[in-house]
Amino acid sequence: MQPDLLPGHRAATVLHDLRHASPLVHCMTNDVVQTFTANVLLAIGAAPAMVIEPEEAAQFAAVAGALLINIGTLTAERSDAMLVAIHAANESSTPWVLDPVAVGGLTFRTRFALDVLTLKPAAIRGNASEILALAGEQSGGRGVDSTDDAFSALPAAQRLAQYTGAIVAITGERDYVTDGKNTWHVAGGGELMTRVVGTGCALSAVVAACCALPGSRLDNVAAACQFMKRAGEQAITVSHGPGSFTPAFLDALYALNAEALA
Ligand SMILES: Nc1ncnc2c1ncn2[C@@H]1O[C@H](COP(=O)(O)OP(=O)(O)OP(=O)(O)O)[C@@H](O)[C@H]1O
Ligand SMILES: Cc1ncsc1CCO
Ligand SMILES: [Mg+2]
Repeated sequence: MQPDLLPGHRAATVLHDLRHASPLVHCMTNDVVQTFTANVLLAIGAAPAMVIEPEEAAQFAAVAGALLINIGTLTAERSDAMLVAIHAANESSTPWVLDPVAVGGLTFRTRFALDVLTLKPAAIRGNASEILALAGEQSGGRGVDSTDDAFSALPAAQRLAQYTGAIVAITGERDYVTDGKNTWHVAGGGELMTRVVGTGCALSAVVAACCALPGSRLDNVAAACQFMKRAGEQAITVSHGPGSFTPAFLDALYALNAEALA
């Protein structure tokens, strides 16, 4: 049975809070998606900063509204900087979010992702193959893409949420967001969202922004998923392929309102 859909009015409240607070999001993310991620955060109304030098990362994680850790192009040096930033974030009660890009098949990043699971992430956002792998289940995955279905990964996500204390979001054709007990389902978007790089990575940054807000963290993370789904489907109606999708998507995030979320 499908979990309930997040009501549009809840997502609208979170969008209002997000634009009012405009949280500063400290992004430690991969090389492929830096500019797109910053633009997505700006378009929706948050404030990005990509700070990666270890000394500065610790300093900044303490003052940011939230920290994003995305392991898409992890290196030994970056993993050290990320660990320092996560510890600084935890000392300052800054929520931090994990995007476990391509975890499972590759040893170094998998070890890193499993290690940081014990450091109290506020949320984890990944595709189905990534969430299955992180929960220690058999998973597919082809590079950074999923070969598994999001709904079939929900039990693994629930266990992962219970083990880590994080809100876990699995994305795909439908998204599922769980705290281990209660689950929201988010529908919408379209296949074109997978034909440009970084929609998932940028969503994880929006999840981080929403973790900086007050209120139910489960609702806040599901709202972040809904923002991307709605903006994605609106952009698809006016675009002709991946090239025109990207600017239309940024415009749709900027124009997103309660009516569109209803
Ligand atoms: N088949 C689909 N139909 C509708 N929406 C989709 C589909 N696949 C993904 N999405 C949406 O695209 C966004 C990215 O999700 P996806 O699961 O592809 O992340 P990802 O694999 O981590 O992406 P990336 O690594 O490129 O950043 C989410 O908002 C998700 O809901
Ligand atoms: C394509 C790609 N390779 C490493 S990270 C990344 C961005 C999508 O996750
Ligand atoms: Mg990804």
